[in-house]
Amino acid sequence: MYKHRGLLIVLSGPSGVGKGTVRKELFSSPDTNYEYSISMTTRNPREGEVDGVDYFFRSREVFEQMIQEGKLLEYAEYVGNYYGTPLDYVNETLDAGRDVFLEIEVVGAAQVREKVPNGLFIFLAPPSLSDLETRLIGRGTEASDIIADRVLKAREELEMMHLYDYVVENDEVSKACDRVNAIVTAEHCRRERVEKRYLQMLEGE
Ligand SMILES: Nc1nc2c(ncn2[C@@H]2O[C@H](COP(=O)(O)OP(=O)(O)O)[C@@H](O)[C@H]2O)c(=O)[nH]1
Ligand SMILES: Nc1ncnc2c1ncn2[C@@H]1O[C@H](COP(=O)(O)OP(=O)(O)O)[C@@H](O)[C@H]1O
Repeated sequence: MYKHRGLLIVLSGPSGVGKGTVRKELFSSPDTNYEYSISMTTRNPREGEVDGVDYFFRSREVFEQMIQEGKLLEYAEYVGNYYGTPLDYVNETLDAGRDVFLEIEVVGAAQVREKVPNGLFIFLAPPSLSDLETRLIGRGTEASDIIADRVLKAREELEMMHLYDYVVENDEVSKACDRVNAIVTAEHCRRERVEKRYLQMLEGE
């Protein structure tokens, strides 16, 4: 029996491009119909961050146990800390027919691409590399040596852009959100047409 599953939406891109900002803006709208998958991380909470809301903040031991038990859809080590997506939440939500939204860095996104090839992969790009550096400095959450690491890393991350279904420029947050929503809507329409055609063929048997 054919079962409709939700769509897995992956938003990725270099550090400092505005993934978190765009994601928060998307989820602040009552019209947003997809569920945010809260990641697990070994990094320390920043001021104002809440366990179970922003991230599940866990020790390296707990995180490594999750890896061994196969409980993460993907994970990556990023500037000295682990980040990963708990698998059960994603599976349960997709099985219930609801869309899941992941906001993750590019190494993890490549793992998801392998495991869930029919996901929707969106790369958030900065208007320019100098804009990216300005944003990282402007955010002021990291020391200058860490910012330098992140800018270097961002250059490598930009090379992975061609692996994505769509590239969305984050020039203005509200415009980037509109673009993401338009892509998701178009993808739903496409899938509905394919699904309808498939079901018609089954009925005709
Ligand atoms: N692979 C992976 N990356 C994640 C996950 N959650 C967050 N990230 C990414 O990890 C990077 C660092 O996140 P964070 O420390 O919160 O810093 P910020 O996003 O740069 O403010 C960002 O690029 C996030 O998108 C996850 O579950 N898996
Ligand atoms: N479109 C934009 N224009 C200008 N600044 C932005 C824009 N989007 C995000 N920013 C700023 O850039 C910095 C990095 O954004 P953030 O969402 O933390 O990036 P990421 O999650 O990709 O690492 C933040 O200070 C944020 O306010």
